[in-house]
Amino acid sequence: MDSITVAKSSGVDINFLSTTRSYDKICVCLCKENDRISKINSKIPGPKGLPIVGNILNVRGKRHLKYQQYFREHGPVFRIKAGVVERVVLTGYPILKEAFVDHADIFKSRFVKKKMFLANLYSLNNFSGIISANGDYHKNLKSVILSELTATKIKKMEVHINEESKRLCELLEKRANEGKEFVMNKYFNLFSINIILRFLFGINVPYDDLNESSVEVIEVIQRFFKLSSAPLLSDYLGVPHPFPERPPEFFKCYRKLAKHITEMIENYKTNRDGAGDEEHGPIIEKLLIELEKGNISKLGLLAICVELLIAGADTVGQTLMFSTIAMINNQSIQEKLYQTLNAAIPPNEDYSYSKYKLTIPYLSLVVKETFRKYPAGVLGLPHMTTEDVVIGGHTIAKGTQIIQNLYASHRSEEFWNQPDDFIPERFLEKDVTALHQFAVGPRNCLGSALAECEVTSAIATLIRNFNFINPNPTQPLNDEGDFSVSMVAPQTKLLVKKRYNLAF
Ligand code: HEM
Repeated sequence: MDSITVAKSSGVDINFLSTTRSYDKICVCLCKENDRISKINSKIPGPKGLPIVGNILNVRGKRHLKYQQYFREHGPVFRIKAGVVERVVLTGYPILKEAFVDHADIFKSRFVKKKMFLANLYSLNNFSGIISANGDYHKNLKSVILSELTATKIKKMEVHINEESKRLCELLEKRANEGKEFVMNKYFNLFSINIILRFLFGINVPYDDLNESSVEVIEVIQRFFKLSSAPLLSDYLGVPHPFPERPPEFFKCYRKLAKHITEMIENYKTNRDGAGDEEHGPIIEKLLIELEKGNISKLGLLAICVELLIAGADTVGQTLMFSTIAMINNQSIQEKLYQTLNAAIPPNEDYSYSKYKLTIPYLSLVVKETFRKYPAGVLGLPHMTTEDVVIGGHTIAKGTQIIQNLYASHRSEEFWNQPDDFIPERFLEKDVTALHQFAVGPRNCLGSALAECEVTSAIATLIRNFNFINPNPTQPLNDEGDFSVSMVAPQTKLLVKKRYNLAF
């Protein structure tokens, strides 16, 4: 499929600036459409905004905390005017289920601003990535990628996930021997990047210590996420315009990532023997076959690989950092987990997710509580209604941007007792459907099974071998996340001590 067809199937008219007359027509058409959406949505409660910019100024900074406050003030369905973009935010499993499960067809599309000027990320990849696509193109791509992330495939890759966990332990052993405090965050990012690259390209990135190139990739991904979550220029300008939607740095970040990934694709192709191994090869093998069949373009191949790297790396890395902070601030839980793991796994055996995931209940409780308290994908990725629809008694217009307020769903008294405390045992009683860190509905996270395996394996291996300690025990570590596409854990200095018998 060529990129123009993909762009068009995603609702974008790429020739819209060709004549002044058609530009005028588009502006009139867009204004009419915006008026209709605003009129229908005007009955939905929400914070008052300023003319033109709407609520954009109110939600600067930690947007997830603002949305939690608005949920308290306005209820589970509230409206935000983000410039000219009509946004409706849904909070709590009951309302998310009503929308994303009971009306899945109306809510599953990604938000695409019609007729926007093609100078943002989606234009760089012509809507041919997995995250930005809609319709049949997305459906086919998703089934190709999901077939590579099944429980059976993940089980086969478990040995590599354990190897990465052990490499992380080797690094920590060095730090433990030095006896000095150090910042842990980037090590977790490197861990998750390495695993994604193994799944994608089957490559084994050197894990000696943080080198310049891996640090660059980590930093570029984080910066890219940060810039991605900033408001777009077209949020303010309701009509097509010739300005880039994002600052130049955004495009620079994408190009850097694209350069790394292009090199990896080319290396894989050079070393690919014959027709390739569709059954046992890494994800890139399946994608190259799709390229050969003409189902994706070259640009699409690159976009998909970049998106899998960014979607899979920072989310897992941040989750592990938050879980370590929680373990440090709750030493009794850390100790109980250590004792439980010790009792369940023989000293000379590695932790294995497929073997132990159902037999060490306390570990699953800790992992669930980590996902609850620190939902990395704080506000999910924007969706869009494709019909007018009534949710929670409110009519939401077709074309409205829909946000899943995952953070507030996980952190509000309306749904949880003592939501700001880390209490793994709560899941002995609580229905786990209340937990939706991977979002709700058919368009939810594509890497959830892999993420669960990575997070569980890393926590088990690290806690078996090390005690994580606060260098300044009088002051609990800060665990408040910063807003980005993936919630960012504070840069955290900590100490590690080796456990009596190292098991890696
Ligand atoms: C703790 C780890 C993770 C969390 C909390 C997380 C969370 C999320 C959330 C909230 C969404 C948005 C879903 C929606 O819009 O409805 C999402 C989408 C996505 N995630 Fe994850 N994710 C994690 C790990 C991963 C991993 C490891 C991968 C890669 C293999 C991945 C790949 C994706 C992709 C490709 C999408 C877009 C799916 C689509 O548009 O169809 N994620 N994730």
